[in-house]
Amino acid sequence: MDASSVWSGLNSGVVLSLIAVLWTVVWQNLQHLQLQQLLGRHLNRHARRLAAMVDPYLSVTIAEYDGGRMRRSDAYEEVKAYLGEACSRDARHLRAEGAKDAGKLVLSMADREEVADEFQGARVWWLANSKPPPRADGAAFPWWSAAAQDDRRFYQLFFLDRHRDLVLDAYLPRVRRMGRELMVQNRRRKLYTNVSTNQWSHVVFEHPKTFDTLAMDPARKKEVMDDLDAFKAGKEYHARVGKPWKRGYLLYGPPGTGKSAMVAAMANYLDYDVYDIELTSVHSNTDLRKLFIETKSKSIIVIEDIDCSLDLSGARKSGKEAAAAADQGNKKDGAAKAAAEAEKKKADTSSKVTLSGLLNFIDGLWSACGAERLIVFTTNHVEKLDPALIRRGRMDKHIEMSYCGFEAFKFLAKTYLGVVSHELFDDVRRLLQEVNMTPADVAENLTPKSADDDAHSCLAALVKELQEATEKMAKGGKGQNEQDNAH
Ligand SMILES: Nc1ncnc2c1ncn2[C@@H]1O[C@H](COP(=O)(O)OP(=O)(O)OP(=O)(O)O)[C@@H](O)[C@H]1O
Ligand SMILES: [Mg+2]
Repeated sequence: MDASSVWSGLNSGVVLSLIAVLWTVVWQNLQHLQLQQLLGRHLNRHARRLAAMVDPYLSVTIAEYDGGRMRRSDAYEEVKAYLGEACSRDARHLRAEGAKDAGKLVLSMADREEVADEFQGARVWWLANSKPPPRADGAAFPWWSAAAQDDRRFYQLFFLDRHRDLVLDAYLPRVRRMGRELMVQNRRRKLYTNVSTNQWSHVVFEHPKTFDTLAMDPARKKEVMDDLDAFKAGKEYHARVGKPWKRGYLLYGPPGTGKSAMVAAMANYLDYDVYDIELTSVHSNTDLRKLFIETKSKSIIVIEDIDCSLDLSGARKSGKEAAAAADQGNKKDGAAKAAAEAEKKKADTSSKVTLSGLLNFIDGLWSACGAERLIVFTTNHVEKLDPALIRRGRMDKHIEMSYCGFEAFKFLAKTYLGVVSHELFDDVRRLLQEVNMTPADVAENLTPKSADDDAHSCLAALVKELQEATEKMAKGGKGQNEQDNAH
């Protein structure tokens, strides 16, 4: 064997050894990895079993707000109502709120209270809790940050692993169902108004006006009531035709013809809450949207005197334009200057809610969150409104509230005086055809002012006032109501 063949034999031996070593390393690592995974899975299973032995409880958290701070969670409210009723006897610290039935209190668990409940032999525990909010500066929507300062409340339900199916499939749905029923029983209707630019505050809604005491043509009244009935029962219909479950009403007519009274009657008839938006204190479309999102279902959202709330009829003067007008005013005489300054000030401080913002609020994408809501606009001057705002589909039903006719008068006479016929009725009929008087003024005349007043004296007072108004008209003056309306 020559030297070169020895050398090549050695070389191939080294290469073979290297390959073997490499293969061993790779193989070991491969095994190591598989082993690791295998071991990991095995350990995990054991760890879970161990954890279940040490802590065999599962938990479900129900937070007060869905989707960040946007909407209160229905589930939270339902659980709150259920726990208040079902478990409040066991809790040591409770929160109390007023109920529909004056004198009764609705109880709920205070923070960090824990109560137990039983269901089909399974025992569960509820804990009420709250935690501080996360830092607001990371909020995706800046208008949530004010509300996000409050603590975030939540309920936690603990139960044994072996009761998982029973709790999730039967117990929790039952809790929600019972909670919903209790909420309906205890619900006190509320009248909300926006105290600041984007926050609601409420009082209990206790307006006595009902359709029984609202004077208007009986056929028209029935039409409105039928419309409301159809709306209330329209959940399936709206889902079927793919429309958000809401309806717009435009109530128009001179002052004192019962537009606000009609809103109260609607709320009492439907058993809905009322959100009265003061548009002039809403600073931006974003604030308007926030207010809107926070409204609950089964509610009437009202914007009164929409024509006065905003200049919605045409393009709004921008701050810049107003400032330019003021600058021009500076060069003019005193009065013009003052007027221009006033306009500039108004542009600076007034609401920046725009027509498009309002339209978006009525039927944009955001309008579909929540359900079963009526949106009502009232106005004395329907002709001043932008047609886009009141077209059908936005304001689905237009209701004219008009001066008192004879039918409405008869209704008021029955309500206020308890009379269905009287010798003065014919005079009233004739005079109401000649002169305009609002139901508010007729009602005022029919209200006894002293113990001596009876049906006859009240009707006589009404006839006298109607005659005076007719004479005034004959002399070329305007009736009181028409003057009001002209302003
Ligand atoms: N049709 C009516 N039936 C019974 N009461 C009425 C009617 N219209 C007005 N009234 C009574 O007159 C008063 C004023 O009515 P209301 O505030 O509803 O008028 P309005 O149309 O909203 O006026 P405005 O345009 O000034 O807001 C209320 O006390 C109301 O109860
Ligand atoms: Mg009104």
